[in-house]
Amino acid sequence: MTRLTARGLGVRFDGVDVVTGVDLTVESPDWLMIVGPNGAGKSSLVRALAGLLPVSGRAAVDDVELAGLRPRPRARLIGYVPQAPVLPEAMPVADYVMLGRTAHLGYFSGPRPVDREVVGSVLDTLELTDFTARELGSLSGGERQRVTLARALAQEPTVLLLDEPTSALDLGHQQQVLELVDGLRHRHDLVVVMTVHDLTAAGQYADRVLLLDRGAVVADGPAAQVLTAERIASVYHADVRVEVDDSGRPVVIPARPGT
Ligand SMILES: Nc1ncnc2c1ncn2[C@@H]1O[C@H](COP(=O)(O)OP(=O)(O)OP(=O)(O)O)[C@@H](O)[C@H]1O
Repeated sequence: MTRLTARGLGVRFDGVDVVTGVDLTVESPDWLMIVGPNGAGKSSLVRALAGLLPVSGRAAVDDVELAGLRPRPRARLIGYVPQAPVLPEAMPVADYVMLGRTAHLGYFSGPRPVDREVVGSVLDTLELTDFTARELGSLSGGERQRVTLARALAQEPTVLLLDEPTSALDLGHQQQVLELVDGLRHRHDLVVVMTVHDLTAAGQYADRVLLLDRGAVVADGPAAQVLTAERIASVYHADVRVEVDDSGRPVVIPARPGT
Protein backbone atom coordinates (compact mmCIF):
# COMPACT_ATOMS: atom_id res chain seq x y z
CA MET A 1 0.00 0.00 0.00
CA THR A 2 1.20 3.52 -0.85
CA ARG A 3 0.11 6.65 1.00
CA LEU A 4 0.31 10.20 -0.35
CA THR A 5 -0.04 12.83 2.36
CA ALA A 6 -0.11 16.60 2.45
CA ARG A 7 -0.21 18.69 5.60
CA GLY A 8 -0.82 22.42 5.51
CA LEU A 9 0.34 22.50 1.90
CA GLY A 10 0.54 25.98 0.44
CA VAL A 11 1.77 27.57 -2.79
CA ARG A 12 2.57 31.24 -3.21
CA PHE A 13 3.42 33.07 -6.44
CA ASP A 14 4.81 36.62 -6.32
CA GLY A 15 3.59 37.11 -2.77
CA VAL A 16 0.08 35.83 -3.55
CA ASP A 17 -1.22 32.65 -1.90
CA VAL A 18 -2.81 30.46 -4.60
CA VAL A 19 -3.09 27.29 -2.49
CA THR A 20 -3.47 27.44 1.26
CA GLY A 21 -3.51 24.90 4.07
CA VAL A 22 -4.38 21.75 2.10
CA ASP A 23 -4.50 18.57 4.16
CA LEU A 24 -5.07 15.29 2.42
CA THR A 25 -4.28 11.60 2.63
CA VAL A 26 -4.80 9.25 -0.30
CA GLU A 27 -4.06 5.54 0.05
CA SER A 28 -3.67 3.21 -2.90
CA PRO A 29 -5.63 2.20 -4.89
CA ASP A 30 -7.82 5.24 -4.24
CA TRP A 31 -8.55 7.85 -6.87
CA LEU A 32 -8.91 11.47 -5.73
CA MET A 33 -10.38 13.95 -8.19
CA ILE A 34 -9.61 17.64 -7.64
CA VAL A 35 -12.28 19.96 -9.01
CA GLY A 36 -12.89 23.69 -8.82
CA PRO A 37 -13.38 26.75 -11.01
CA ASN A 38 -10.72 28.26 -13.27
CA GLY A 39 -7.86 29.66 -11.23
CA ALA A 40 -8.91 27.78 -8.07
CA GLY A 41 -5.40 26.38 -7.69
CA LYS A 42 -5.90 22.81 -8.97
CA SER A 43 -2.81 22.69 -11.19
CA SER A 44 -0.72 24.42 -8.55
CA LEU A 45 -1.81 21.87 -5.95
CA VAL A 46 -0.94 18.96 -8.25
CA ARG A 47 2.44 20.48 -9.10
CA ALA A 48 3.07 20.97 -5.40
CA LEU A 49 2.21 17.31 -4.77
CA ALA A 50 4.61 16.39 -7.59
CA GLY A 51 7.38 18.16 -5.69
CA LEU A 52 7.80 20.63 -8.56
CA LEU A 53 7.08 23.87 -6.68
CA PRO A 54 8.48 25.44 -3.54
CA VAL A 55 5.76 24.96 -0.95
CA SER A 56 4.90 25.68 2.63
CA GLY A 57 3.78 22.72 4.69
CA ARG A 58 4.75 19.23 3.64
CA ALA A 59 3.97 16.50 1.14
CA ALA A 60 5.21 12.93 1.35
CA VAL A 61 4.85 9.53 -0.27
CA ASP A 62 4.89 7.08 2.61
CA ASP A 63 7.83 8.31 4.69
CA VAL A 64 9.63 10.08 1.84
CA GLU A 65 9.34 13.88 1.95
CA LEU A 66 8.93 15.26 -1.58
CA ALA A 67 10.57 18.63 -0.93
CA GLY A 68 14.15 18.45 -2.09
CA LEU A 69 13.84 14.94 -3.51
CA ARG A 70 16.08 14.60 -6.55
CA PRO A 71 14.42 14.08 -9.97
CA ARG A 72 15.37 10.39 -10.42
CA PRO A 73 14.04 9.06 -7.11
CA ARG A 74 11.05 11.36 -7.49
CA ALA A 75 10.29 9.96 -10.94
CA ARG A 76 10.34 6.41 -9.56
CA LEU A 77 7.67 7.42 -7.05
CA ILE A 78 5.56 9.92 -8.97
CA GLY A 79 4.34 10.06 -12.55
CA TYR A 80 3.08 13.53 -13.40
CA VAL A 81 1.17 14.49 -16.52
CA PRO A 82 1.04 18.29 -16.88
CA GLN A 83 -1.93 20.11 -18.34
CA ALA A 84 0.02 21.55 -21.27
CA PRO A 85 3.22 19.58 -21.73
CA VAL A 86 5.96 21.05 -23.88
CA LEU A 87 6.97 18.25 -26.24
CA PRO A 88 10.13 18.02 -28.36
CA GLU A 89 8.39 18.30 -31.72
CA ALA A 90 10.88 16.28 -33.79
CA MET A 91 11.14 13.33 -31.37
CA PRO A 92 9.45 10.06 -32.38
CA VAL A 93 6.69 8.83 -30.07
CA ALA A 94 8.55 5.65 -29.04
CA ASP A 95 11.66 7.62 -27.99
CA TYR A 96 9.56 10.05 -26.00
CA VAL A 97 7.74 7.30 -24.10
CA MET A 98 11.12 5.63 -23.47
CA LEU A 99 12.14 8.83 -21.62
CA GLY A 100 9.74 7.61 -18.93
CA ARG A 101 12.26 4.81 -18.24
CA THR A 102 15.13 7.24 -17.56
CA ALA A 103 14.81 7.02 -13.79
CA HIS A 104 15.17 3.21 -14.00
CA LEU A 105 18.33 3.24 -16.13
CA GLY A 106 21.96 3.64 -15.13
CA TYR A 107 23.45 7.04 -16.01
CA PHE A 108 25.27 5.78 -19.11
CA SER A 109 23.28 2.69 -20.04
CA GLY A 110 20.76 2.42 -22.86
CA PRO A 111 17.33 0.79 -22.65
CA ARG A 112 17.32 -2.86 -21.55
CA PRO A 113 14.92 -5.50 -22.89
CA VAL A 114 12.69 -4.92 -19.84
CA ASP A 115 12.47 -1.19 -20.67
CA ARG A 116 11.46 -1.94 -24.27
CA GLU A 117 8.90 -4.39 -22.94
CA VAL A 118 7.35 -1.82 -20.58
CA VAL A 119 7.23 0.85 -23.30
CA GLY A 120 5.76 -1.62 -25.81
CA SER A 121 3.09 -2.66 -23.36
CA VAL A 122 2.15 0.94 -22.47
CA LEU A 123 1.95 1.91 -26.17
CA ASP A 124 -0.21 -1.12 -26.77
CA THR A 125 -2.53 -0.35 -23.84
CA LEU A 126 -3.03 3.24 -24.99
CA GLU A 127 -3.53 2.12 -28.61
CA LEU A 128 -0.48 4.06 -29.73
CA THR A 129 1.41 1.30 -31.53
CA ASP A 130 0.58 2.78 -34.94
CA PHE A 131 2.15 6.05 -33.83
CA THR A 132 5.53 4.81 -32.58
CA ALA A 133 7.54 6.29 -35.48
CA ARG A 134 5.53 9.52 -35.75
CA GLU A 135 7.14 12.80 -34.69
CA LEU A 136 5.45 14.41 -31.68
CA GLY A 137 4.89 17.63 -33.64
CA SER A 138 2.64 15.78 -36.08
CA LEU A 139 0.16 14.51 -33.47
CA SER A 140 -3.31 15.85 -32.75
CA GLY A 141 -4.06 17.34 -29.33
CA GLY A 142 -5.69 14.14 -28.10
CA GLU A 143 -2.86 11.96 -29.39
CA ARG A 144 -0.34 14.20 -27.64
CA GLN A 145 -2.29 13.85 -24.41
CA ARG A 146 -2.25 10.04 -24.68
CA VAL A 147 1.48 10.02 -25.45
CA THR A 148 2.20 12.15 -22.37
CA LEU A 149 0.17 9.76 -20.26
CA ALA A 150 2.10 6.86 -21.82
CA ARG A 151 5.40 8.41 -20.77
CA ALA A 152 4.17 8.79 -17.17
CA LEU A 153 2.93 5.18 -17.11
CA ALA A 154 6.28 3.96 -18.49
CA GLN A 155 7.85 5.34 -15.29
CA GLU A 156 5.92 2.65 -13.38
CA PRO A 157 5.29 5.10 -10.52
CA THR A 158 3.35 4.37 -7.35
CA VAL A 159 1.57 7.74 -7.47
CA LEU A 160 0.00 9.06 -10.65
CA LEU A 161 -0.74 12.80 -10.78
CA LEU A 162 -2.82 13.80 -13.77
CA ASP A 163 -3.65 17.42 -14.61
CA GLU A 164 -6.73 17.42 -16.84
CA PRO A 165 -5.52 14.44 -18.88
CA THR A 166 -8.80 14.16 -20.77
CA SER A 167 -9.40 17.81 -21.71
CA ALA A 168 -8.41 17.33 -25.37
CA LEU A 169 -10.01 13.91 -25.79
CA ASP A 170 -13.24 13.02 -27.54
CA LEU A 171 -15.88 11.19 -25.52
CA GLY A 172 -14.68 7.72 -26.53
CA HIS A 173 -11.04 8.41 -25.76
CA GLN A 174 -12.02 10.10 -22.49
CA GLN A 175 -13.80 6.97 -21.39
CA GLN A 176 -10.94 4.83 -22.62
CA VAL A 177 -8.37 6.78 -20.59
CA LEU A 178 -10.53 6.93 -17.46
CA GLU A 179 -11.26 3.19 -17.64
CA LEU A 180 -7.57 2.53 -18.27
CA VAL A 181 -6.52 4.54 -15.22
CA ASP A 182 -9.20 2.77 -13.18
CA GLY A 183 -7.85 -0.62 -14.24
CA LEU A 184 -4.22 0.37 -13.70
CA ARG A 185 -4.73 1.69 -10.19
CA HIS A 186 -6.23 -1.59 -9.11
CA ARG A 187 -3.75 -3.75 -11.01
CA HIS A 188 -0.66 -1.84 -9.85
CA ASP A 189 -1.99 -0.55 -6.50
CA LEU A 190 -1.55 3.12 -7.45
CA VAL A 191 -2.56 6.34 -5.76
CA VAL A 192 -4.25 8.47 -8.43
CA VAL A 193 -4.82 12.22 -8.07
CA MET A 194 -6.38 13.96 -11.04
CA THR A 195 -7.77 17.39 -11.81
CA VAL A 196 -10.82 17.56 -14.03
CA HIS A 197 -13.46 20.09 -15.07
CA ASP A 198 -16.06 17.46 -15.95
CA LEU A 199 -17.91 17.04 -12.66
CA THR A 200 -19.83 14.01 -13.92
CA ALA A 201 -16.54 12.26 -14.77
CA ALA A 202 -15.35 13.10 -11.27
CA GLY A 203 -18.58 11.70 -9.84
CA GLN A 204 -18.37 8.54 -11.92
CA TYR A 205 -14.75 7.60 -11.30
CA ALA A 206 -13.53 9.17 -8.05
CA ASP A 207 -13.43 7.49 -4.68
CA ARG A 208 -13.21 11.00 -3.31
CA VAL A 209 -13.69 14.48 -4.68
CA LEU A 210 -11.82 17.50 -3.33
CA LEU A 211 -13.39 20.83 -4.24
CA LEU A 212 -11.02 23.80 -4.30
CA ASP A 213 -12.07 27.42 -4.42
CA ARG A 214 -9.61 30.31 -4.32
CA GLY A 215 -6.87 27.97 -3.17
CA ALA A 216 -8.69 26.47 -0.22
CA VAL A 217 -10.50 23.17 0.26
CA VAL A 218 -14.26 23.80 0.30
CA ALA A 219 -15.30 20.15 0.54
CA ASP A 220 -13.59 16.76 0.50
CA GLY A 221 -15.41 13.45 0.54
CA PRO A 222 -17.43 10.98 -1.52
CA ALA A 223 -18.65 12.52 -4.79
CA ALA A 224 -22.32 12.36 -3.81
CA GLN A 225 -21.64 14.43 -0.70
CA VAL A 226 -19.38 17.00 -2.36
CA LEU A 227 -21.16 17.54 -5.68
CA THR A 228 -24.48 19.00 -4.60
CA ALA A 229 -26.41 21.48 -6.76
CA GLU A 230 -26.26 24.08 -3.97
CA ARG A 231 -22.51 23.84 -3.55
CA ILE A 232 -21.87 23.89 -7.30
CA ALA A 233 -24.10 26.97 -7.60
CA SER A 234 -22.24 28.77 -4.86
CA VAL A 235 -18.69 27.87 -5.99
CA TYR A 236 -19.10 27.89 -9.79
CA HIS A 237 -21.98 30.38 -10.08
CA ALA A 238 -23.61 27.79 -12.35
CA ASP A 239 -27.13 26.41 -12.47
CA VAL A 240 -27.11 22.62 -12.46
CA ARG A 241 -29.28 19.67 -11.60
CA VAL A 242 -27.60 16.74 -9.89
CA GLU A 243 -29.11 13.32 -10.48
CA VAL A 244 -27.94 10.05 -9.01
CA ASP A 245 -27.39 7.04 -11.27
CA ASP A 246 -28.13 3.41 -10.43
CA SER A 247 -24.77 2.98 -8.72
CA GLY A 248 -25.44 5.99 -6.47
CA ARG A 249 -22.97 8.22 -8.30
CA PRO A 250 -23.85 11.83 -9.11
CA VAL A 251 -24.47 13.05 -12.64
CA VAL A 252 -24.19 16.82 -13.00
CA ILE A 253 -26.43 18.32 -15.65
CA PRO A 254 -26.11 22.00 -16.61
CA ALA A 255 -29.50 23.73 -16.65
CA ARG A 256 -30.20 27.08 -18.29
CA PRO A 257 -30.81 29.67 -15.58
CA GLY A 258 -34.52 30.11 -14.95
CA THR A 259 -35.60 26.85 -16.59
N1 LIG B 1 3.84 30.72 -12.33
C1 LIG B 1 2.86 31.49 -11.85
N2 LIG B 1 3.10 32.77 -11.48
C2 LIG B 1 2.12 33.57 -10.99
N3 LIG B 1 0.85 33.16 -10.80
C3 LIG B 1 0.55 31.89 -11.15
C4 LIG B 1 1.52 31.01 -11.68
N4 LIG B 1 0.93 29.81 -11.93
C5 LIG B 1 -0.36 29.96 -11.56
N5 LIG B 1 -0.59 31.20 -11.09
C6 LIG B 1 -1.87 31.73 -10.59
O1 LIG B 1 -2.31 30.86 -9.56
C7 LIG B 1 -3.71 30.76 -9.57
C8 LIG B 1 -4.10 29.28 -9.63
O2 LIG B 1 -3.70 28.77 -10.90
P1 LIG B 1 -3.87 27.25 -11.28
O3 LIG B 1 -3.33 27.07 -12.66
O4 LIG B 1 -3.31 26.42 -10.20
O5 LIG B 1 -5.46 27.12 -11.27
P2 LIG B 1 -6.41 25.98 -11.87
O6 LIG B 1 -7.45 25.72 -10.83
O7 LIG B 1 -5.60 24.82 -12.31
O8 LIG B 1 -7.06 26.74 -13.10
P3 LIG B 1 -7.67 26.21 -14.51
O9 LIG B 1 -8.93 25.46 -14.19
O10 LIG B 1 -7.97 27.50 -15.22
O11 LIG B 1 -6.62 25.38 -15.19
C9 LIG B 1 -4.21 31.55 -10.77
O12 LIG B 1 -4.64 32.81 -10.33
C10 LIG B 1 -2.96 31.69 -11.64
O13 LIG B 1 -2.99 32.88 -12.40
